[in-house]
Amino acid sequence: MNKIIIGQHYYLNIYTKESQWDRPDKPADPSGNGKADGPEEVQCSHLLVKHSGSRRPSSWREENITRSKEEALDLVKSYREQIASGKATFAELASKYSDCSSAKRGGDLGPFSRGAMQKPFEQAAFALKVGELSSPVHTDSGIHIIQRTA
Ligand SMILES: N=C(N)NCCC[C@H](NC(=O)[C@@H]1CCC/C1=C\[C@H](COP(=O)(O)O)NC(=O)[C@@H](N)Cc1ccccc1)C(N)=O
Repeated sequence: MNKIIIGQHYYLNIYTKESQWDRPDKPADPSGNGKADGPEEVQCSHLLVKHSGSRRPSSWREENITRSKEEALDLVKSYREQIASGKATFAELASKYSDCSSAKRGGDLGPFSRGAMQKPFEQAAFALKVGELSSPVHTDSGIHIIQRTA
């Protein structure tokens, strides 16, 4: 399918939404996954532990967060261990300990595409398979564990 624009023909791949001037040399791939850069959108839950260096060292849990970055990392590692070993579920720990308002939803952030979250968070989230748990991820907000749910 092509459109006429300023007297020029160009070609639009209706699946990947990519356009090009040159006539395509093969039919478009209907699955639209001709792009190799992974999913357009993911859904994740996260557990955020803030520390004194966080951009906003305050949360629903604690008005003034003073723990050190090292203490925050130790906490995140212990939560990750409890989840990975099945001692607790992600939602149980996120709802109790996450310094993000998403704690009220068991850590669920809903679906998001690239460009919404801070880069380190986005990179980690889009690299996860569904169900997978991230290693500790550092952003300006603090230290996160991320679980991809969709
Ligand atoms: N769904 C979106 N697009 N909401 C905007 C995200 C903004 C984005 N946030 C982050 O990158 C980090 C990683 C995940 C949460 C988060 C930070 C903070 C906590 O850190 P703080 O800002 O105190 O430093 N929580 C949030 O933003 C919450 N609204 C996330 C949320 C809560 C409930 C339901 C949905 C989403 C950013 N570009 O700063």
